[in-house]
Amino acid sequence: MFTTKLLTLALVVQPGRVLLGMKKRGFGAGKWNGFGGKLQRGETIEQAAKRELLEESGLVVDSMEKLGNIKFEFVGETEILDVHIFRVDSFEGQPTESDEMRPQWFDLDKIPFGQMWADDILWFPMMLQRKKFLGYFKFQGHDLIVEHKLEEVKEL
Ligand SMILES: CCc1c(NC2CC2)nc(N)nc1N1CCCCC1
Repeated sequence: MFTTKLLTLALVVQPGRVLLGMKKRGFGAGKWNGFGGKLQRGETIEQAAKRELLEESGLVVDSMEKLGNIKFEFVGETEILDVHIFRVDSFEGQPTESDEMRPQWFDLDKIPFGQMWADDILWFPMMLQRKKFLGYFKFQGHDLIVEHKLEEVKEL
């Protein structure tokens, strides 16, 4: 019996660079990642993505597009993490460090995949090319992908 947890992940992209945050505590601490987290009661996925970006980076979304959906399973655990991935191309504000995240811009040829979740190097190129994608990743622990599927789709 699997349960599903909905999560959001927002990547802020400007010409030639992407904003990532160094996660300072909790799940994924020590990794660079986009900005996101869990939905609150009564929130849509889009509302949660915008709220999490604001809370974690200080940025207010002007335009955002849903590009991906990846389901993550961890061997031996019964909770599926259902991550909805958004690309933000326009925003207001300056990236600001929060309790959760220390934001930093990275040139697209210097993305620190070695300090990110192991799945990112596989789907980031699709997100950067604005391709829509569906994925499934099975992890053994937090670092080893034992199985995965990733496909471009026309509609999410
Ligand atoms: C679901 C975990 C995860 C991930 N893969 C992990 C090996 C399963 N990759 C990336 N980039 N973000 C992830 N989260 C985005 C939503 C907030 C929590 C972290």
